[in-house]
Amino acid sequence: MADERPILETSDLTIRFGGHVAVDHVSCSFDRGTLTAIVGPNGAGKTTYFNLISGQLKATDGAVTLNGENITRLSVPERTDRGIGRAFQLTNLFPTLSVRENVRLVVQSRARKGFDLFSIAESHVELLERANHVLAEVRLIDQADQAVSALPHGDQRKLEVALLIALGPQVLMFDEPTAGMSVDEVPVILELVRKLQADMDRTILLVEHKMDVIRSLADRIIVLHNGQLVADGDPAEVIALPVVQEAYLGKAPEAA
Ligand SMILES: Nc1ncnc2c1ncn2[C@@H]1O[C@H](COP(=O)(O)OP(=O)(O)OP(=O)(O)O)[C@@H](O)[C@H]1O
Repeated sequence: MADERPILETSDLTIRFGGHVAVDHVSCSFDRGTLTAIVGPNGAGKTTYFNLISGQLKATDGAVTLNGENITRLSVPERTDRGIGRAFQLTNLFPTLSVRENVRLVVQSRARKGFDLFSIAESHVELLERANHVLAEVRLIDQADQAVSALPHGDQRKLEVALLIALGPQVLMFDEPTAGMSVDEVPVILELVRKLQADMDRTILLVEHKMDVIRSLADRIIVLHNGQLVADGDPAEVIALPVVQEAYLGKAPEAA
């Protein structure tokens, strides 16, 4: 029988920076195979909420639970091991190595634990095959031998998705995956994200400012405002709410 528990939950998740409560008792659960967009005005706490889930920041109060396990005090790598995957920043990569080598290194780091020392040569071939498979999935196989530093911007964003897939996560977190993309690059990434959700039944969290991107991808929208969860539900209903309209029409009180 399928596991019907939410894959990920935050309970009263809170972080204070001095006197400022950037994420304020956010309780929310995410079901398997769903894509949730997290929206809100500038400074609402979206990135901070992401950082609390992925482990870049430690909560002041509250809990993060993955598959029923409390992961609140775990490090970023420990959370990655358990299935939380956040899109890489390309600054973490080896710019002079090829696209394929960068993906292989991530695949290898995931395979490390089950590595059989007596079949390293065979394993190396397998790792390369898996790297190639991931690159084909994101349509970067033709660029596999190029140095990362030579990739055009759109391909760099595809590589970020490739590296995320290579981690084999259960929960995929994307922070503005189409930021800085040209108009013709956006649909490619959207299709990739959609494919990840549909083909692999993965759970996706997306911080995104572009309403058309949210409309085309999200099953659900949650809205943060001053660190609090103020709305949660069906995209069409949530988009119509005044707090969302204000935020995205630039009329929010705290918008510059
Ligand atoms: N490390 C930090 N130290 C102090 N304050 C911080 C820190 N990180 C975030 N904040 C503050 O927490 C609040 C939430 O910031 P956050 O970046 O999460 O908002 P956001 O919703 O992602 O905004 P944007 O849409 O502009 O990216 C802001 O007031 C920000 O200044």
